[in-house]
Amino acid sequence: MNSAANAAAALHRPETDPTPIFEHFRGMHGSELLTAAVAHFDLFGRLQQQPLDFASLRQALQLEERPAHVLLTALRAMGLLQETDGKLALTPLAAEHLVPGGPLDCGDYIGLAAQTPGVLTMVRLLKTNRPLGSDDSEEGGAAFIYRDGIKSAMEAEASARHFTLALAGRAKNVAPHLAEAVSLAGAKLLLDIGGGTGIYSHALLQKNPDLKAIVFDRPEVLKIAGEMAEQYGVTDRCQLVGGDMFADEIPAGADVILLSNILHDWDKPECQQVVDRCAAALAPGGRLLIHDVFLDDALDGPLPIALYSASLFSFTEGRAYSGAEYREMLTAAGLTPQPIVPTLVHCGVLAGVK
Ligand SMILES: C[S@@+](CC[C@H](N)C(=O)[O-])C[C@H]1O[C@@H](n2cnc3c(N)ncnc32)[C@H](O)[C@@H]1O
Repeated sequence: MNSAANAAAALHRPETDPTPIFEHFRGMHGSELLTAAVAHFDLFGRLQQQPLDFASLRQALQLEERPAHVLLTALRAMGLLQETDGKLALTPLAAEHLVPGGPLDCGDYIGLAAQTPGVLTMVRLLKTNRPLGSDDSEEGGAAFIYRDGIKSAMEAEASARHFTLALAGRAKNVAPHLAEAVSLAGAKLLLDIGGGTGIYSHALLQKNPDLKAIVFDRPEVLKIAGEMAEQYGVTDRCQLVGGDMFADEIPAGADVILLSNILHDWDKPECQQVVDRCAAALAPGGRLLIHDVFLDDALDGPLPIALYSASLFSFTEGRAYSGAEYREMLTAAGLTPQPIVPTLVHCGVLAGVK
Protein backbone atom coordinates (compact mmCIF):
# COMPACT_ATOMS: atom_id res chain seq x y z
CA MET A 1 0.00 0.00 0.00
CA ASN A 2 1.33 3.40 -1.00
CA SER A 3 0.79 6.11 1.57
CA ALA A 4 0.03 9.65 0.42
CA ALA A 5 3.47 10.68 1.69
CA ASN A 6 5.48 8.57 -0.80
CA ALA A 7 2.93 8.57 -3.63
CA ALA A 8 3.94 9.43 -7.18
CA ALA A 9 3.07 12.96 -8.29
CA ALA A 10 0.37 13.07 -10.96
CA LEU A 11 0.84 16.83 -11.16
CA HIS A 12 4.41 16.77 -12.44
CA ARG A 13 4.36 18.73 -15.72
CA PRO A 14 6.76 17.61 -18.47
CA GLU A 15 9.73 19.91 -19.02
CA THR A 16 9.54 19.43 -22.79
CA ASP A 17 6.38 19.29 -24.90
CA PRO A 18 5.87 15.77 -26.34
CA THR A 19 3.42 16.98 -29.02
CA PRO A 20 5.90 16.60 -31.95
CA ILE A 21 6.46 12.94 -31.04
CA PHE A 22 2.73 12.27 -31.34
CA GLU A 23 2.63 14.20 -34.62
CA HIS A 24 5.47 12.14 -36.14
CA PHE A 25 3.76 8.92 -35.04
CA ARG A 26 0.43 9.93 -36.58
CA GLY A 27 2.12 11.28 -39.71
CA MET A 28 2.03 7.86 -41.38
CA HIS A 29 -1.68 8.34 -41.95
CA GLY A 30 -0.99 11.32 -44.23
CA SER A 31 0.93 9.08 -46.59
CA GLU A 32 -1.70 6.33 -46.38
CA LEU A 33 -4.63 8.64 -47.09
CA LEU A 34 -2.90 10.52 -49.92
CA THR A 35 -1.89 7.26 -51.60
CA ALA A 36 -5.38 5.80 -51.13
CA ALA A 37 -6.94 8.89 -52.71
CA VAL A 38 -4.56 8.82 -55.69
CA ALA A 39 -4.07 5.13 -56.36
CA HIS A 40 -7.24 3.45 -55.05
CA PHE A 41 -10.10 5.98 -55.25
CA ASP A 42 -9.08 8.11 -58.27
CA LEU A 43 -10.30 11.03 -56.22
CA PHE A 44 -8.41 13.73 -58.10
CA GLY A 45 -9.48 12.41 -61.51
CA ARG A 46 -13.12 12.42 -60.41
CA LEU A 47 -13.01 15.97 -59.05
CA GLN A 48 -11.22 17.21 -62.15
CA GLN A 49 -14.40 16.38 -64.08
CA GLN A 50 -16.58 18.49 -61.75
CA PRO A 51 -16.64 19.77 -58.16
CA LEU A 52 -19.04 17.74 -56.01
CA ASP A 53 -20.80 18.30 -52.70
CA PHE A 54 -19.85 16.02 -49.79
CA ALA A 55 -22.81 13.67 -50.27
CA SER A 56 -22.27 13.25 -54.03
CA LEU A 57 -18.52 12.76 -53.66
CA ARG A 58 -19.06 10.23 -50.89
CA GLN A 59 -21.46 8.32 -53.13
CA ALA A 60 -19.06 8.43 -56.06
CA LEU A 61 -16.32 7.02 -53.84
CA GLN A 62 -18.75 4.49 -52.32
CA LEU A 63 -17.75 5.52 -48.81
CA GLU A 64 -19.90 5.79 -45.73
CA GLU A 65 -20.04 9.12 -43.94
CA ARG A 66 -17.35 8.50 -41.29
CA PRO A 67 -14.58 7.31 -43.65
CA ALA A 68 -15.51 10.05 -46.11
CA HIS A 69 -15.03 12.67 -43.39
CA VAL A 70 -11.67 11.18 -42.39
CA LEU A 71 -10.35 11.10 -45.96
CA LEU A 72 -11.73 14.43 -47.16
CA THR A 73 -10.83 16.37 -44.01
CA ALA A 74 -7.23 15.16 -44.33
CA LEU A 75 -7.03 16.13 -48.02
CA ARG A 76 -8.47 19.56 -47.24
CA ALA A 77 -5.96 19.97 -44.42
CA MET A 78 -3.17 19.04 -46.87
CA GLY A 79 -4.26 21.88 -49.15
CA LEU A 80 -5.37 19.53 -51.94
CA LEU A 81 -9.14 20.10 -51.78
CA GLN A 82 -11.12 23.23 -51.04
CA GLU A 83 -14.78 23.89 -50.50
CA THR A 84 -16.45 26.57 -52.56
CA ASP A 85 -20.21 27.20 -52.57
CA GLY A 86 -20.79 23.92 -50.75
CA LYS A 87 -18.81 21.86 -53.28
CA LEU A 88 -15.43 20.21 -52.93
CA ALA A 89 -12.99 21.09 -55.69
CA LEU A 90 -9.29 20.64 -56.44
CA THR A 91 -6.94 23.33 -55.23
CA PRO A 92 -4.46 24.68 -57.83
CA LEU A 93 -1.80 22.42 -56.24
CA ALA A 94 -3.87 19.26 -56.76
CA ALA A 95 -5.07 20.37 -60.21
CA GLU A 96 -1.50 20.81 -61.43
CA HIS A 97 0.12 17.76 -59.86
CA LEU A 98 -2.45 15.08 -59.04
CA VAL A 99 -4.84 14.86 -62.01
CA PRO A 100 -4.05 11.65 -63.90
CA GLY A 101 -2.51 12.33 -67.30
CA GLY A 102 -1.74 15.98 -66.58
CA PRO A 103 1.63 17.27 -67.84
CA LEU A 104 3.02 17.65 -64.30
CA ASP A 105 1.11 14.77 -62.68
CA CYS A 106 2.96 13.12 -59.74
CA GLY A 107 0.34 10.38 -59.30
CA ASP A 108 2.54 7.50 -60.46
CA TYR A 109 5.18 8.55 -57.97
CA ILE A 110 2.62 8.45 -55.12
CA GLY A 111 1.38 5.15 -56.56
CA LEU A 112 4.73 3.56 -55.72
CA ALA A 113 3.26 3.01 -52.25
CA ALA A 114 -0.10 1.71 -53.51
CA GLN A 115 0.49 -1.90 -52.47
CA THR A 116 2.28 -1.29 -49.17
CA PRO A 117 0.65 -2.93 -46.12
CA GLY A 118 -0.28 0.36 -44.42
CA VAL A 119 -2.02 1.73 -47.49
CA LEU A 120 -3.84 -1.53 -48.22
CA THR A 121 -5.05 -1.69 -44.61
CA MET A 122 -6.24 1.92 -44.71
CA VAL A 123 -8.09 1.29 -48.00
CA ARG A 124 -9.80 -1.76 -46.47
CA LEU A 125 -10.82 0.18 -43.37
CA LEU A 126 -12.13 3.09 -45.45
CA LYS A 127 -14.19 0.73 -47.62
CA THR A 128 -15.57 -1.39 -44.76
CA ASN A 129 -15.93 1.34 -42.11
CA ARG A 130 -14.92 -1.25 -39.49
CA PRO A 131 -12.06 -0.78 -36.99
CA LEU A 132 -8.97 -2.96 -36.75
CA GLY A 133 -9.54 -6.13 -34.77
CA SER A 134 -13.31 -6.14 -35.19
CA ASP A 135 -13.63 -8.68 -38.01
CA ASP A 136 -14.39 -12.29 -37.15
CA SER A 137 -11.22 -13.27 -39.03
CA GLU A 138 -9.09 -11.05 -36.74
CA GLU A 139 -7.86 -11.99 -33.27
CA GLY A 140 -8.45 -9.96 -30.16
CA GLY A 141 -11.26 -7.50 -30.79
CA ALA A 142 -11.37 -3.73 -31.24
CA ALA A 143 -9.21 -1.58 -28.97
CA PHE A 144 -10.63 0.97 -26.52
CA ILE A 145 -14.33 0.39 -27.29
CA TYR A 146 -16.99 -1.82 -25.77
CA ARG A 147 -20.67 -2.01 -26.51
CA ASP A 148 -23.10 -4.84 -26.79
CA GLY A 149 -22.57 -6.72 -30.04
CA ILE A 150 -18.94 -5.89 -30.81
CA LYS A 151 -15.79 -7.91 -30.23
CA SER A 152 -13.83 -5.81 -27.72
CA ALA A 153 -10.23 -6.14 -26.61
CA MET A 154 -11.18 -4.43 -23.34
CA GLU A 155 -12.89 -7.57 -22.04
CA ALA A 156 -9.81 -9.83 -21.78
CA GLU A 157 -7.23 -9.19 -19.08
CA ALA A 158 -4.05 -9.12 -21.21
CA SER A 159 -5.38 -6.99 -24.08
CA ALA A 160 -7.24 -4.61 -21.73
CA ARG A 161 -3.99 -4.10 -19.81
CA HIS A 162 -1.98 -3.62 -23.00
CA PHE A 163 -4.28 -0.98 -24.52
CA THR A 164 -4.98 0.78 -21.24
CA LEU A 165 -1.31 1.13 -20.33
CA ALA A 166 -0.55 2.32 -23.87
CA LEU A 167 -2.52 5.47 -23.06
CA ALA A 168 -0.74 6.07 -19.76
CA GLY A 169 2.20 7.78 -21.48
CA ARG A 170 -0.02 10.46 -22.95
CA ALA A 171 -2.13 10.76 -19.79
CA LYS A 172 0.89 11.29 -17.52
CA ASN A 173 2.00 14.21 -19.67
CA VAL A 174 -1.41 15.77 -20.20
CA ALA A 175 -3.06 15.22 -16.80
CA PRO A 176 -1.03 17.91 -14.96
CA HIS A 177 -2.11 20.39 -17.63
CA LEU A 178 -5.75 19.33 -17.32
CA ALA A 179 -5.62 19.69 -13.53
CA GLU A 180 -4.20 23.19 -14.02
CA ALA A 181 -6.66 24.21 -16.76
CA VAL A 182 -9.87 23.14 -15.01
CA SER A 183 -10.80 24.59 -11.65
CA LEU A 184 -12.71 22.11 -9.51
CA ALA A 185 -12.88 24.45 -6.53
CA GLY A 186 -16.04 23.63 -4.61
CA ALA A 187 -16.72 20.39 -6.52
CA LYS A 188 -17.25 17.34 -4.30
CA LEU A 189 -17.57 14.46 -6.74
CA LEU A 190 -15.92 13.82 -10.10
CA LEU A 191 -17.16 11.00 -12.32
CA ASP A 192 -14.58 9.86 -14.87
CA ILE A 193 -16.44 7.89 -17.54
CA GLY A 194 -14.15 5.51 -19.45
CA GLY A 195 -11.39 6.65 -17.14
CA GLY A 196 -8.92 3.96 -18.26
CA THR A 197 -5.81 4.24 -16.07
CA GLY A 198 -7.66 6.90 -14.06
CA ILE A 199 -4.62 9.17 -14.28
CA TYR A 200 -6.71 12.27 -15.10
CA SER A 201 -8.82 11.62 -12.00
CA HIS A 202 -5.76 10.95 -9.89
CA ALA A 203 -4.21 14.27 -10.92
CA LEU A 204 -7.46 16.11 -10.16
CA LEU A 205 -7.65 14.36 -6.77
CA GLN A 206 -4.09 15.38 -5.93
CA LYS A 207 -4.84 18.95 -6.99
CA ASN A 208 -8.14 19.15 -5.06
CA PRO A 209 -7.77 17.56 -1.60
CA ASP A 210 -11.50 17.72 -0.79
CA LEU A 211 -12.58 16.04 -4.04
CA LYS A 212 -13.72 12.42 -4.40
CA ALA A 213 -13.80 10.56 -7.70
CA ILE A 214 -15.47 7.60 -9.33
CA VAL A 215 -13.62 5.97 -12.22
CA PHE A 216 -16.18 4.14 -14.38
CA ASP A 217 -14.90 1.64 -16.95
CA ARG A 218 -14.89 -2.02 -17.90
CA PRO A 219 -13.90 -4.41 -15.09
CA GLU A 220 -10.59 -5.54 -16.66
CA VAL A 221 -9.54 -1.92 -17.21
CA LEU A 222 -10.36 -0.98 -13.62
CA LYS A 223 -7.70 -3.39 -12.38
CA ILE A 224 -5.12 -0.98 -13.80
CA ALA A 225 -6.97 2.09 -12.51
CA GLY A 226 -6.79 0.51 -9.04
CA GLU A 227 -3.05 -0.10 -9.31
CA MET A 228 -2.52 3.48 -10.48
CA ALA A 229 -4.67 4.89 -7.65
CA GLU A 230 -2.31 3.15 -5.22
CA GLN A 231 0.77 4.54 -6.96
CA TYR A 232 -0.67 8.04 -6.76
CA GLY A 233 -1.82 7.60 -3.16
CA VAL A 234 -5.51 8.38 -3.79
CA THR A 235 -7.21 5.02 -3.15
CA ASP A 236 -9.17 6.40 -0.18
CA ARG A 237 -10.86 9.03 -2.40
CA CYS A 238 -11.16 7.04 -5.63
CA GLN A 239 -13.97 4.54 -6.16
CA LEU A 240 -13.92 2.12 -9.09
CA VAL A 241 -17.24 1.25 -10.72
CA GLY A 242 -17.46 -1.33 -13.48
CA GLY A 243 -20.14 -0.97 -16.11
CA ASP A 244 -21.24 -0.22 -19.65
CA MET A 245 -21.77 3.49 -20.23
CA PHE A 246 -24.39 2.71 -22.90
CA ALA A 247 -26.47 0.28 -20.90
CA ASP A 248 -25.77 0.51 -17.16
CA GLU A 249 -26.82 3.21 -14.77
CA ILE A 250 -24.45 6.18 -14.78
CA PRO A 251 -23.77 7.05 -11.11
CA ALA A 252 -25.90 10.11 -10.37
CA GLY A 253 -25.13 13.35 -8.59
CA ALA A 254 -21.55 14.17 -9.65
CA ASP A 255 -20.69 17.88 -9.87
CA VAL A 256 -18.32 17.14 -12.72
CA ILE A 257 -18.32 14.35 -15.30
CA LEU A 258 -15.18 13.87 -17.36
CA LEU A 259 -15.24 12.34 -20.84
CA SER A 260 -11.52 12.25 -21.60
CA ASN A 261 -10.74 10.84 -25.04
CA ILE A 262 -14.06 9.00 -25.05
CA LEU A 263 -16.34 10.56 -27.65
CA HIS A 264 -13.73 10.40 -30.41
CA ASP A 265 -14.00 6.59 -30.17
CA TRP A 266 -17.63 6.59 -31.31
CA ASP A 267 -19.85 7.50 -34.22
CA LYS A 268 -22.20 10.43 -33.74
CA PRO A 269 -25.34 8.57 -32.53
CA GLU A 270 -23.33 6.81 -29.80
CA CYS A 271 -21.67 10.12 -28.82
CA GLN A 272 -25.07 11.73 -28.40
CA GLN A 273 -26.26 8.77 -26.34
CA VAL A 274 -23.28 9.10 -23.96
CA VAL A 275 -23.61 12.89 -23.71
CA ASP A 276 -27.36 12.58 -23.01
CA ARG A 277 -26.82 9.93 -20.34
CA CYS A 278 -24.08 11.98 -18.66
CA ALA A 279 -26.17 15.15 -18.79
CA ALA A 280 -29.05 13.35 -17.09
CA ALA A 281 -26.76 11.99 -14.34
CA LEU A 282 -25.08 15.35 -13.57
CA ALA A 283 -26.07 17.31 -10.47
CA PRO A 284 -27.96 20.55 -11.23
CA GLY A 285 -25.41 23.24 -12.13
CA GLY A 286 -22.82 20.52 -12.82
CA ARG A 287 -20.34 20.41 -15.69
CA LEU A 288 -19.72 17.82 -18.37
CA LEU A 289 -16.09 18.11 -19.48
CA ILE A 290 -15.22 16.88 -22.97
CA HIS A 291 -11.43 16.51 -22.95
CA ASP A 292 -10.46 15.79 -26.52
CA VAL A 293 -8.98 17.17 -29.73
CA PHE A 294 -10.98 19.56 -31.90
CA LEU A 295 -11.06 19.88 -35.66
CA ASP A 296 -11.77 23.30 -37.12
CA ASP A 297 -15.50 23.91 -37.44
CA ALA A 298 -15.21 23.83 -41.27
CA LEU A 299 -13.70 20.30 -41.03
CA ASP A 300 -10.66 21.37 -43.05
CA GLY A 301 -7.85 20.99 -40.49
CA PRO A 302 -5.61 21.39 -38.61
CA LEU A 303 -3.54 18.67 -40.30
CA PRO A 304 -2.22 17.03 -37.08
CA ILE A 305 -5.80 16.55 -35.85
CA ALA A 306 -6.95 15.35 -39.28
CA LEU A 307 -4.22 12.68 -39.19
CA TYR A 308 -5.04 11.75 -35.60
CA SER A 309 -8.63 11.40 -36.82
CA ALA A 310 -7.41 8.68 -39.21
CA SER A 311 -5.76 6.91 -36.29
CA LEU A 312 -8.97 7.06 -34.24
CA PHE A 313 -10.90 5.87 -37.28
CA SER A 314 -8.55 2.88 -37.69
CA PHE A 315 -8.75 1.70 -34.09
CA THR A 316 -12.31 2.60 -33.10
CA GLU A 317 -15.78 3.48 -34.36
CA GLY A 318 -15.02 7.21 -34.06
CA ARG A 319 -13.05 10.06 -35.55
CA ALA A 320 -12.00 13.53 -34.47
CA TYR A 321 -14.89 16.03 -34.23
CA SER A 322 -14.97 19.78 -34.43
CA GLY A 323 -15.82 22.11 -31.58
CA ALA A 324 -19.05 22.89 -33.45
CA GLU A 325 -19.99 19.21 -33.62
CA TYR A 326 -19.39 18.79 -29.89
CA ARG A 327 -21.27 22.00 -29.06
CA GLU A 328 -24.24 20.64 -31.01
CA MET A 329 -24.17 17.43 -28.93
CA LEU A 330 -23.97 19.36 -25.65
CA THR A 331 -26.76 21.71 -26.65
CA ALA A 332 -28.98 18.82 -27.73
CA ALA A 333 -28.48 17.35 -24.24
CA GLY A 334 -29.62 20.62 -22.64
CA LEU A 335 -26.12 21.76 -21.59
CA THR A 336 -24.59 25.18 -22.25
CA PRO A 337 -21.20 24.97 -24.01
CA GLN A 338 -18.28 27.03 -22.66
CA PRO A 339 -15.14 28.18 -24.51
CA ILE A 340 -12.48 25.51 -25.16
CA VAL A 341 -9.50 25.59 -22.77
CA PRO A 342 -6.30 23.98 -24.14
CA THR A 343 -4.36 21.31 -22.23
CA LEU A 344 -1.50 19.51 -24.10
CA VAL A 345 -0.86 17.31 -27.17
CA HIS A 346 -3.55 19.15 -29.16
CA CYS A 347 -6.15 18.42 -26.47
CA GLY A 348 -8.48 20.85 -24.79
CA VAL A 349 -11.52 20.90 -22.52
CA LEU A 350 -14.96 21.87 -23.73
CA ALA A 351 -17.34 22.14 -20.80
CA GLY A 352 -21.12 21.96 -20.97
CA VAL A 353 -22.94 23.39 -17.97
CA LYS A 354 -26.26 21.92 -16.77
C1 LIG B 1 -9.50 5.93 -25.39
S1 LIG B 1 -9.72 5.28 -23.81
C2 LIG B 1 -9.66 6.74 -22.81
C3 LIG B 1 -9.09 6.46 -21.45
C4 LIG B 1 -8.86 7.71 -20.59
N1 LIG B 1 -10.12 8.40 -20.33
C5 LIG B 1 -7.86 8.64 -21.23
O1 LIG B 1 -8.21 9.77 -21.57
O2 LIG B 1 -6.70 8.22 -21.38
C6 LIG B 1 -11.43 4.83 -23.80
C7 LIG B 1 -11.88 4.17 -22.51
O3 LIG B 1 -13.30 3.95 -22.56
C8 LIG B 1 -13.59 2.68 -22.00
N2 LIG B 1 -14.86 2.21 -22.56
C9 LIG B 1 -15.11 1.88 -23.83
N3 LIG B 1 -16.38 1.48 -23.98
C10 LIG B 1 -16.94 1.54 -22.74
C11 LIG B 1 -18.24 1.26 -22.26
N4 LIG B 1 -19.22 0.83 -23.06
N5 LIG B 1 -18.48 1.47 -20.95
C12 LIG B 1 -17.49 1.90 -20.12
N6 LIG B 1 -16.26 2.18 -20.53
C13 LIG B 1 -15.98 2.01 -21.83
C14 LIG B 1 -12.40 1.85 -22.43
O4 LIG B 1 -12.28 0.66 -21.68
C15 LIG B 1 -11.25 2.80 -22.29
O5 LIG B 1 -10.66 2.75 -21.01
